[in-house]
Amino acid sequence: MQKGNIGVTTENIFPVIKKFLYSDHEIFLREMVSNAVDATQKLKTLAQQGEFKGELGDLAVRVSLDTEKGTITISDRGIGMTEEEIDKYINQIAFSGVNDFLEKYKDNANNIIGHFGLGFYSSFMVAKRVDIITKSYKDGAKAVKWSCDGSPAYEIDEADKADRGSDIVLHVDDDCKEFLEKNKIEELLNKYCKFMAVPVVFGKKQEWKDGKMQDTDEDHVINSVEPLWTKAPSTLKDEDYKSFYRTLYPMHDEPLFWIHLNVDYPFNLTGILYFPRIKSNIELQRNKIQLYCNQVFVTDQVEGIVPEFLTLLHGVIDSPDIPLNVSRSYLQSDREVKKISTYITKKVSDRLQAIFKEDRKGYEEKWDDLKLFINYGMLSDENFYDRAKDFALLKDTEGKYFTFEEYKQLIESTQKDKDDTLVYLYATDREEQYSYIQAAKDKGYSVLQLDGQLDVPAIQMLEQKFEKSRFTRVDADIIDRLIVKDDAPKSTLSDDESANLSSVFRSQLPHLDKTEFMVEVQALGANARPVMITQNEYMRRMKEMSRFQAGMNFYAQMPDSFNLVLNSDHPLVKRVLDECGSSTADALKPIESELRGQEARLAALRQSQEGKKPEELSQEEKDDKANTEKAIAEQKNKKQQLFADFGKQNAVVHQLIDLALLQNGMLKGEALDKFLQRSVELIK
Ligand SMILES: Nc1ncnc2c1ncn2[C@@H]1O[C@H](COP(=O)(O)OP(=O)(O)OP(=O)(O)O)[C@@H](O)[C@H]1O
Repeated sequence: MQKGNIGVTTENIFPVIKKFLYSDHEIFLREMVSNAVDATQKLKTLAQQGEFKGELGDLAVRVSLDTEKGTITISDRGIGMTEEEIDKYINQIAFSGVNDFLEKYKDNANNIIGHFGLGFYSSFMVAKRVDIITKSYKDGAKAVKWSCDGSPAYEIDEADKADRGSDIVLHVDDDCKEFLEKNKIEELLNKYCKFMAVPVVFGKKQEWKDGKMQDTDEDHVINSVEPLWTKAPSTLKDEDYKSFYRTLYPMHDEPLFWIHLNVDYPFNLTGILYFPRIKSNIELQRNKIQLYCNQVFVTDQVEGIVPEFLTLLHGVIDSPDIPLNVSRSYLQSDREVKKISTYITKKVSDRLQAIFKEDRKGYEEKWDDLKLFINYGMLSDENFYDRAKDFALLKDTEGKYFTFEEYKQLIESTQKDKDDTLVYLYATDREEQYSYIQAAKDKGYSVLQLDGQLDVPAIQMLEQKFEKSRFTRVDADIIDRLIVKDDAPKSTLSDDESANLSSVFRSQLPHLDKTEFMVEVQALGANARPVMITQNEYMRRMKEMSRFQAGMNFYAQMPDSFNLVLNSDHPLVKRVLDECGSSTADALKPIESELRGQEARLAALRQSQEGKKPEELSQEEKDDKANTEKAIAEQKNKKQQLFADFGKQNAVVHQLIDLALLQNGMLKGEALDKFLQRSVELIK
């Protein structure tokens, strides 16, 4: 027997391993199994080259548990190691990385762990002792046993092993007992070894027999050695892609379509990305892309590796250029990884462009599902916008689809306002905004349907991108002012009449929580509705944007502000005005005359006090002014009260207000009930 010290440059490398990679303890199994797979593949290569002439036989890597002894064993029938090789590859870990890394990153110690290909020594994260019993494939090689308890001291001795290959025996640490559970190991094998290139066997297949699950004679193979992404796209059918998707995500609907990535220059990358069918809830769907390095699972945290918006996609990416065991921040700053990200963006947009060109109809059918990705992509990635602007679609309220350019041409001649700004009209709810949409269509306008999750920020973006253009929701104003062609028609009423009419209606508007109403009178023509509610585009949109952007909370706190527009041309509104005039005339007369008197008095007072500073005024003068102002306010109040009393008695006023509220979906509960009762009365 021989004893020695492992050639670790840093004496205390083990505590460092344990400490820094605590959260990732479980990767030890991936490292052991992939070493076994590597050793097996090396043997296969040697056989192909004629350097190994023996029988290959069963090449499966076997993982087994012995709960009594507290061991996990990983066995392969690969090339094995001679004593010299153990010394070289295991004892002098320098060869497998540590030294190289220390040398390369000695100025940046924090990075070491991040770059450190842990390899074989990761076994000490869970094991108090590791044995290697190995026999090289070479003729006449002797079996050896290497044993180490995690300190730099090891023992090496002759061993009894008939077959070539290696058994790595991990004597599991007391605080890592969970790794002696069958389910845990099965879970880890499924996570990390699902697509490794050599069969990985863990126990026997089970079947239901005599009332319980029992082992059969057949090996339980964890992995599929030739996953779909490693095959040539030309040999694959749609069904192959769909069924691979089902193995990856058994709980998901069929994907919309997929992209088979296959590149060998300037870096190596294969993979399949799927566009899943999702319509809502972006958050839930992230991290569904699995990253592999030569069929060995690395991570499913792909931010930074694939572009942000494509983290919504599903699928696998495999690249030997994606380093195993590296920290997140390292991955994100790695130049290779950046190239990968750019490449993927380009591939995805090429594919979308191709589908759009080849099968526009099919593309349109998928658009509603696709839209979220594309909007998200355009919003978050300038380069993607530049590509996507040619195949992103706009949908109108009739369900027709247009590219940006097509839509612009469609509305160019009809929807420019007097300042030459192109106005894109849109609706967010076809049912709720039905009558506004209808009014716009009657005017010969086209209305877009923008009801998607990201449409509000998309509108903000498109307004910036499109030249001299503006988006306006159909209910943002009365139809003539949505796209102002020339100066809007003025009300035919006098200022007083308008003010009185507004007073009547304002006094009867409901007091809704966080809602504000303004009333205005407009001549909209005898055929237009008597009343309607509009909501200013800017305020509404800022409120909606505040959901997406931090720092806009101010807007979120503002009440919703609506306009109640009265159509002074409509007979019903005229009737209210007439009735109001006759029923308030008598009471109004003395108020008006008092008001006129006081106003004249105030004007005179102001004139006489003009040019004087407040401190130059006598007490009498001050009081006089204050009293007059008070008297005016009193009369105005009386006037308001008069109109309010009239409004209160007037069923038409209530009916009209409720109609407007109803049209906007704002009439609910008791108010709706009253409206219905009143309607029945009126029909009678
Ligand atoms: N099961 C095995 N059979 C034969 N040789 C092995 C086996 N396991 C490890 N080795 C040898 O030990 C070396 C060191 O392994 P280790 O896992 O530390 O590094 P690596 O596999 O070279 O790289 P990585 O750090 O990426 O895992 C391997 O390169 C290989 O030569």
